[in-house]
Amino acid sequence: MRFYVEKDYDALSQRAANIIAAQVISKPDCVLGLATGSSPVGTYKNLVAKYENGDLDFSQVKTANLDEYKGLPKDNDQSYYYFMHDHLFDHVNIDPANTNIPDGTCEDSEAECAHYEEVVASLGGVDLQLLGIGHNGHIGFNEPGSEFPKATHCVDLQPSTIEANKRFFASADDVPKQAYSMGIGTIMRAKKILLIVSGEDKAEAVAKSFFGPVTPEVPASILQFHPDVTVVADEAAFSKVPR
Ligand SMILES: O=P(O)(O)OC[C@H]1O[C@](O)(CO)[C@@H](O)[C@@H]1O
Repeated sequence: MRFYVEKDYDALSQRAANIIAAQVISKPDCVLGLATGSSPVGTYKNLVAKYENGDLDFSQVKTANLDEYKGLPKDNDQSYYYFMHDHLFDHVNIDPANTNIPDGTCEDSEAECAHYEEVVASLGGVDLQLLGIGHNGHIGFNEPGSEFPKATHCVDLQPSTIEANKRFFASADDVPKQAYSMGIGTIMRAKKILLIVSGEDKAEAVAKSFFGPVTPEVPASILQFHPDVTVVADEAAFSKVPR
């Protein structure tokens, strides 16, 4: 595992965008695994700026997103489909046909999860997977549990995740109770993983995930077993790491 500890959110966003840019430049037809939430907003902003400066070309890039709320249509401004278009896809020359996100409107969970797992496999493997991390150590929407979920699945969101994400909705009652998420197995098959994390409120999750035992109770801890993980944190998120 490689750690970059940056001064603040802006610096970590620049670092993360540079790592993604290096991937796109070295392999223009790469497959990027993408994340949502507040963590990657600055990273996407930096990538858009690089594109606008003529430094990046997304025309051959393919993407697969980690997760989507079940029940939210694409035009709901809290859907991850909407988020990705708002923060990245609508601002760069990516071909929308090359972007993939689980379909939150599909009511048949089993069918949608099996289909999405096939979609990701058909891309030939994710070259670089971007991840955020939840306060409870979740990655994608893989919540703490008794085992690591292997494939794309339908998740019952934990009360703590609903609480954390209610800031984007009118109230906690409006936060969907379920989501489709790549499994830990899907995530672990990516060739490279880039996890970004900011803020003191995530410091305990960072310490437990990367410096504690590997356990499904802390889903991100599995990343200790991946051969190519880069963690880009700010100082606040790294403040509880044992030194
Ligand atoms: O970046 P945030 O908003 O703190 O979210 C952290 C994680 O939580 C999720 O948004 C899901 O709750 C993930 O997609 C994200 O990686």
